[in-house]
Amino acid sequence: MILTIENILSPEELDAITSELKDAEFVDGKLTAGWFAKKVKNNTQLSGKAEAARELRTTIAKALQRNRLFQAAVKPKIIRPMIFSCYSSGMYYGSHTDNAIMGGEKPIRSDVSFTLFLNSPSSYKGGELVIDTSLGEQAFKLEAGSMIVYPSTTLHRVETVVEGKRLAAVSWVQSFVREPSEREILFDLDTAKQVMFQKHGKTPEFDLISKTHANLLRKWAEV
Ligand SMILES: O=C(O)CCC(=O)C(=O)O
Ligand SMILES: [Fe+2]
Repeated sequence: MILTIENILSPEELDAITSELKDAEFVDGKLTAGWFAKKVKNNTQLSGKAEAARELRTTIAKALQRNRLFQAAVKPKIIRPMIFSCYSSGMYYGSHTDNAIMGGEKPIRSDVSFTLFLNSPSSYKGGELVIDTSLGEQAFKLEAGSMIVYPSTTLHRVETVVEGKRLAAVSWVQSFVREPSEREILFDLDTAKQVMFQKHGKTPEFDLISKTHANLLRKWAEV
């Protein structure tokens, strides 16, 4: 399931993040790519050691924590520290899959990848995130503060930026539910459950859907 989520960040958070990134020092993105992805990765990113990176990661982690849609769709168990990337004119990230296992001391399995767009799509040309899906390629270029979440199993790329700068935060999640199809069933049930409650309150049917959702989660979750 590929999902876009709008307004992950408030305008104030977005302003704070972009003004922090304006003067930050970006390093070669190849430093954090797998050996095959290095060959096609041509971008820059904020050094993970930078003081700014720690603060910005905390702001975004809090925003993800409070976002109901993200929590319901992704069921995050562990989120890798975010990478803040900057693509200026001529930069791109060619077709690749993300490493299945990431992180040295505390490794995670990457189940879900996400990109949080940090600046306005009208301020740069190109820079679409293109994902290879069973329906063909799909391109995404979202508003600042909006996010796309997609299975880490996919081949994907970032198109060359031909003018302006593309700023984004990217990361990977180990989900409590490893299988994308199971995550989707749980997400659909959860969505139906919420709507039923809003429309009709706590009916016996709501209780049954709630029970089924909880029991499937119990069956499929790895804790
Ligand atoms: O910037 C993006 O939208 C995706 C970047 C990416 O694919 C990666 O860092 O592995
Ligand atoms: Fe990737």
